[in-house]
Amino acid sequence: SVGPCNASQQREDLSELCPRIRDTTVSSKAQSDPDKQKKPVYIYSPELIQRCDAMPKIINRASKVHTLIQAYGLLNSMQVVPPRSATTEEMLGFHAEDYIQFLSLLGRQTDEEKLEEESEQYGLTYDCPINRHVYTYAALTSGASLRAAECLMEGRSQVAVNWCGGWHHAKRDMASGFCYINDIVLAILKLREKYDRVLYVDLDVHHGDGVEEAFCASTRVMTISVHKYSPGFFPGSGGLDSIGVGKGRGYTVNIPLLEGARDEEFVPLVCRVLHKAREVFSPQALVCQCGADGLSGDPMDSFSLTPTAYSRCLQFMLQWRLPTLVLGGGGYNSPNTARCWTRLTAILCGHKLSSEVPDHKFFMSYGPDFELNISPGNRKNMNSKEALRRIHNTIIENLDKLKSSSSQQQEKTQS
Ligand SMILES: O=C(CCc1ccccc1NC(=O)c1cccc(C(F)(F)F)c1)NO
Ligand SMILES: [Zn+2]
Repeated sequence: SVGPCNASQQREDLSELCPRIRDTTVSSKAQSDPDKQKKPVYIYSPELIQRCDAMPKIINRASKVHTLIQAYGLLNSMQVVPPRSATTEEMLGFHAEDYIQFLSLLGRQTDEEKLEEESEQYGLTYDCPINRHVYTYAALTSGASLRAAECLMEGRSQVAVNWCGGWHHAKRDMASGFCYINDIVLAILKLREKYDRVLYVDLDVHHGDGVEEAFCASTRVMTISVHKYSPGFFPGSGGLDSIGVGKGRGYTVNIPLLEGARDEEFVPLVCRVLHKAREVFSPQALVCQCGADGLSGDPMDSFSLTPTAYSRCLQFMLQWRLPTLVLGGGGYNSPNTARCWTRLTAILCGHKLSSEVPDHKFFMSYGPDFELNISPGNRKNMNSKEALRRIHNTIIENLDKLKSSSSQQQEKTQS
C-alpha cells in the first residue's frame, strides 16, 4: 500500500537501491589532479550582494550567506572574482527581444502604474514584483553566472560558484516564480561554446521548468530535476513521464517526490540516477542548482532535508572531476540557507567546518543553539518505499533506452 512508512524501515530497504553508492566522500586521489589544486572561483562583489539583499522575497539573504562563508574563513581558500552584467546580446541568446526591452524599460520608467497591463503578459505580477532595479539586478546575477562559466572554460578552476544565481523558472518571454532572467540557461549556452555535452542537475524543491523547457529538444544538454510534485504545488510540471521531445526524448529526467522526503531516501535515489545519467550521457561539464528550499524548516514546508543531502549529492558529482558550475536558487529560511550553502562552499574548498557558528554580524540569527547543522524534524513522510522504487526503476529504464538508441545512432552514422 502506498502511504507513509517509517524512516527506519525505509533506511534498510533503500540500501539495496544503491549497492555501489556506499562512499560518497571525495576520494583523496581526486585531490592530486592538478586542476583540483586550483582554488574554486567564488563570484562576489559588494554590489552583487547589495542588489540581491534588496529583492523582496529574499531580503538580506545574500549578506547572510556571504558573511557566514567569510566568518568560517573560506574566502582565503577561493579565487574571489567580481561579476559582470550580462549583455543584451547574451540575454537575447535565450530571451525574447520584446521581453528584454520591457524589463530594461522598467529600469528607466518612473511611474510603474502605467505599465500595469503590459506587465501581466510578461509574468511581472505578484510572484515577480517589479521595481526600477529589477533589470539591473537580473543583468548582474546573470552576468555573475556567465562570469563563473567563463572561469571554467578558461581553466581558471574546475569549480565555480555563484550563490546569487540559479533562477530556474524564467521563460524566454516571461518572468516566473520570482525569476526574471534565466541565468542558468545563459550559462549553459555559454558552456556549450566549448563543451559538447552539458549535464544540468536541479536540487531545488521546485521543478526546474525554465531550464528543462529551454533544452527539452536537445541531445546536447541533459536536465535532471528532483522536486516536490503534487497537485497545486508550483510550477506543476516535472512528472515522471516528462522525458523530453523529438530528438531530445530521453534527455529530460524528472524525479517527482511527495512531501516529507528525507536525506536517507533523497541521496541514494538522486545519486543512483546521476550515476546512470553519467554512464549513458558522459557529460563534459556540469551545472548544479542547489536551491535550499527543500530544507527542513523552510517556509515552503515541503521536504525534511538537511544540508547533508545537498552535500552528499554535490560530493558525488565532484568525484567526476568535470568543470562544475554551482548555483543557488530558492531558500526562504535565510539562516538555514546560509548554513547549507556554507557547508557546500566548504566542500568545494575541501575544508571541514566546526559545527559551532562563529561570531559574526548575523550571529544572533543562528540562535538558540548557534549550530551549523539542521535537524530533519519529524513531519510525515508521504514517500513510500514502493513509490520510490517505481520512480527509480522507471528512470533507469528510460536512461538505458538512451544508451541503446544512441549506439544505434552511432551505427547509423558509421554505416
Ligand atoms: O523557490 C522558487 C520560487 C517559489 C515561488 C514560486 C511561485 C510563486 C511564489 C514563489 N515564492 C514563494 O512562494 C515565496 C518566496 C519567498 C518567501 C515565501 C514565504 F512566504 F513562504 F516565506 C514564499 N523556485 O525555486
Ligand atoms: Zn524553489
